[in-house]
Amino acid sequence: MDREHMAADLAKVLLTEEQIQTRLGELAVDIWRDYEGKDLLLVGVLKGAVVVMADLMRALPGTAPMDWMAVSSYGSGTKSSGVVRILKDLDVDITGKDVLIVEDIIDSGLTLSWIKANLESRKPASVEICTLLRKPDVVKVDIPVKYVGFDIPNEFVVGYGLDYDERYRNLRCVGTLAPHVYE
Ligand SMILES: O=P(O)(O)OC[C@H]1O[C@H](OP(=O)(O)OP(=O)(O)O)[C@H](O)[C@@H]1O
Ligand code: HPA
Repeated sequence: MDREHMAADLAKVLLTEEQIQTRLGELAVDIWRDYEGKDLLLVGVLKGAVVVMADLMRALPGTAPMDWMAVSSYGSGTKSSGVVRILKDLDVDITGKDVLIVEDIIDSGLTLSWIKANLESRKPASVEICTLLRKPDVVKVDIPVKYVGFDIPNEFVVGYGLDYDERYRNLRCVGTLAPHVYE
């Protein structure tokens, strides 16, 4: 699918590229200040977080290591199954480290509450969460999120790493899909 068709599949743009980059810059400064003197490790959750990780780490005023986990929670479609499986675990031992989980979105919160508990069982110094997007349903799961880019309405969104059946991840904005896409 070419870019013209991808753009035509959007019903509306919720966040522009510029809004996202500005907010990530602010978060990067906050994170750098809060983790001064700590053993920061950025942990990305594949695949959606690749875009936010790439931009967030380059916006940091200094350097920090990163690692990745892959879990499965969503099948194909738009609803979380709630069942989380590790598809790829971290490469490094996180004992004593200050882990910052980097995510693209917290929707039901099921994925992250599972990942956070899993990482906490490995005896890190701390585990916090940074997400670009958060939806209102997450209040049902008690999960404190230290860094939130944007609170968005409860609509299925794509772009900036987020997919619908593996498409639209490379859109630079975040938007909702037009009804014809789901037909
Ligand atoms: O709060 P939740 O309702 O659990 O949803 C959030 C999760 O869903 C998405 O991942 P997805 O399983 O779609 O995989 P992907 O990152 O590979 O697209 C997203 O990247 C989060 O990891
Ligand atoms: O709104 C969403 N869009 C894409 N992937 C997602 N995973 C959880 N919520 C979403």
